[in-house]
Formats: sequence, structure tokens, C-alpha cells
Amino acid sequence: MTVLVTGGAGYIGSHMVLALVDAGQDVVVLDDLSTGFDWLLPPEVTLVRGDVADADLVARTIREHGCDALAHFAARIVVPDSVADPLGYYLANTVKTRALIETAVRSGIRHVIFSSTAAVYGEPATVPVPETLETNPINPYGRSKLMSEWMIEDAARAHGFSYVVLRYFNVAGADPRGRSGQSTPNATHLIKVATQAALGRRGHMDVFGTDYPTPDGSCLRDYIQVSDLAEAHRVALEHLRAGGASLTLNCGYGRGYSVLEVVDVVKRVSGRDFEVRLSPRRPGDPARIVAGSDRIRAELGWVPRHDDLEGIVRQALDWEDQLAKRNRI
Ligand SMILES: NC(=O)c1ccc[n+]([C@@H]2O[C@H](COP(=O)([O-])OP(=O)(O)OC[C@H]3O[C@@H](n4cnc5c(N)ncnc54)[C@H](O)[C@@H]3O)[C@@H](O)[C@H]2O)c1
Ligand SMILES: O=c1ccn([C@@H]2O[C@H](COP(=O)(O)OP(=O)(O)O[C@H]3O[C@H](CO)[C@H](O)[C@H](O)[C@H]3O)[C@@H](O)[C@H]2O)c(=O)[nH]1
Repeated sequence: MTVLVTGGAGYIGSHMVLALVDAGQDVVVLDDLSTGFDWLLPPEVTLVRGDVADADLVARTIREHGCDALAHFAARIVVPDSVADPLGYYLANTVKTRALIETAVRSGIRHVIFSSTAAVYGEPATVPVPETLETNPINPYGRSKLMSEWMIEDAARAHGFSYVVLRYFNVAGADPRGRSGQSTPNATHLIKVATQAALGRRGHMDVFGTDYPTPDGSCLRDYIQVSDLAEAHRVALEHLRAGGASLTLNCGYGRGYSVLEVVDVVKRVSGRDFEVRLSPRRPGDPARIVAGSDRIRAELGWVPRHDDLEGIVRQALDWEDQLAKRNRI
């Protein structure tokens, strides 16, 4: 029984690959390397380079590797880009997911784990957000992912596979053993940007919006450490393979930090000061989003081990050192 991991050469997918390999499981990665890196993968893992919408390639990969499960990470992920290029996002995240699920159904995949997002909730009136809250995405990225959730639910009902949809909140940090981390040179994620500023790899950073209805005026987010998230996938897969029911689960810790608080933590942990510009709001950003995390703990027995913002920032800084040592910046 092998797991097909799409987007496995990316930031989060590569941590899932490590979690599976550490647990002694067989994995094959399908990735077009558009934003991923083959050097993030452990040597024992096969990388098939190609597109998730290439039905022949996907069917052949599933057949040749004897895959029973699919973990679908491949996507475009930047909220403001999705506002600028909605049709590109619907193609990458919705149309291609439809094609992939069709091939998976035809090829006999039994279990699907799907990377969804807190962006499906949009601008919730209260936080933390339970999974039962009505979805109401406010940007094309969130809409593109919500449509995929619906397709997976409908296809599972019609074709008899089981699924876990995981709605990630803000993913951060790196593998504690230094094997992977956020490696995109022009990444837009807050903790990556702030650590690059701390290390002098950027001249300054911007805080996008200080007039939000939050305690300090900057946006609130729930930062989940990437190996804790990978572990959630591993236990979700175990649940499905044991015959467990399909589920939709938030992945977060249930506590929000503001952008300004995160910047302070990066300054404190790195011991470096850097220029922070208070800039206008970025399009598509909700003011605050924090996970209700009771359901994943109850349903999967998931126990996070890295719920500590300082530790997450330290891992992100350590990974930047690794990138420099490996000449990857
Ligand atoms: N990073 C976050 O904070 C966050 C939050 C919520 C949800 N997610 C979701 O998690 C998933 C992974 O995100 P990430 O942060 O690791 O991004 P990433 O860009 O590092 O990884 C995406 C991977 O998918 C590959 N890919 C993209 N399109 C492909 C295609 N058509 N065919 C084959 N491979 C393709 C890329 O090369 C890359 O390796 C995405 O589905 C994203 O929507 C991420
Ligand atoms: O240089 C920066 C980068 C970000 N931010 C702010 O920091 C917060 C977090 O921004 P990120 O870009 O790190 O993350 P997002 O909240 O926009 O989105 C992330 O989390 C979402 C779920 O909450 C989605 O799933 C998405 O894929 C993922 O990128 C936002 O308020 C953003 O405006 C800054 O102020 N300056």
C-alpha cells in the first residue's frame, strides 16, 4: 500500500513525505516542481515529475506503485495572487483537482486526503471557528479550494472512497531535524518574510494593514507548526485505512497572534532588529482567523507537539541557515 503525494516536493507536502517515511510507509511523489524542489525529498522516495491533470501519467503512477491512497497538496497558494489571477487559480486548484479525482476514482484509489484552507471561512464574525460554521470565502483562493472540497465530498458519495479534508490555518516552522522547511526564495508568508528580514536577506518588511478591528490593528492568525500538521495527515490516513468515516477538520492550535506580535517574536528570537514599514492593507486578507481545534483532537486523537510560536520562529531561522549552508538562497 503506497501513498501518492501530489505536491510532495513543496513545503508542506515534503513534511508529509518525511512523516510517512519515518513511519516506514511507501510513498510516491507527483510534482511538476513549479514551486517545489526535488532536493527536499529523502533519497528513498520516487519523484514522478508531471502535472496532476495528466490522466495517463497519474493512472500509470497509481498502477505501477500500487497506490491505495492519495494526499493532494499540489496547488497555487498565494491569496493576493489569486485576487490578481482568479482564472489561473480556478484552473490550478479546481479544474486540475477535478481531473485528478476522476483519474483517482478510475484507478481505484480508496482514500483521499485533501489540503484545504481556513480561507474557506472568509471573514468569520467570531473566533475560534468551528467546522460547522458556514463557509463564505472572500478571495478566489478560498473559493477555488471550497469547490474542490465539494467535488471530493460528492465524488466520495457517488464512488465509494473515503476522505479527510484538512483545513489548514497558517502553516509555519520547519522539520525539527533540519531536513525540510519553507524554501521558496520569494515566499510571501509572514514568518518566512520576517526571518529573511532578520537575517538581512531583505532590506525591510511591510506590515499590511494596521487599521483592522483587532487589538493592535494588525491581522490575527493561528500559526500551526508544519510537522504537527504532517502528523495530522498521517493519523488521518491511519483513520481512513482502518475504515474510519470521512471527515472535514480544522488544523490549527486555537490561538491567534497578530502580525505585529509575530514581528516582535522574530526580533526577540533572532536578536536582530530590522526595518518594519506600516503599509496599507493587502487585498483579500481577512482581519482575524483562528481555528476551533476540538474536532481533530477528538476524532483523530491528534496531539500537537510544537505549539509554541518562539519555537516555530527558531525552526524557521534554523532552516534559513540550512538553506545558506546548502547554497539554496
Ligand atoms: N502554506 C500555508 O500556510 C497553507 C495554508 C493552507 C493551505 N495550504 C495548502 O497546502 C498545500 C501545500 O502548500 P505549500 O505551502 O506546501 O505550497 P508549495 O507551493 O510549497 O507546494 C505546492 C507543491 O505543488 C506542486 N504543484 C503545483 N501545481 C502542480 C501541478 N499542477 N501538478 C503537480 N505539482 C504541482 C509545486 O511544485 C509544489 O511542490 C496547498 O494545497 C495549499 O493550498 C497551505
Ligand atoms: O510581508 C508580509 C506578509 C504577510 N503579512 C500579513 O501576515 C498575515 C499572514 O499572511 P500570510 O501571507 O503569511 O498568510 P495568509 O493568512 O494570507 O494565508 C495563509 O493562510 C491561509 C489560511 O489562513 C491560506 O490557506 C493561505 O494558503 C496561506 O498562504 C496577513 O495578515 C498578511 O497581510 C504582512 O503583514 N507582511
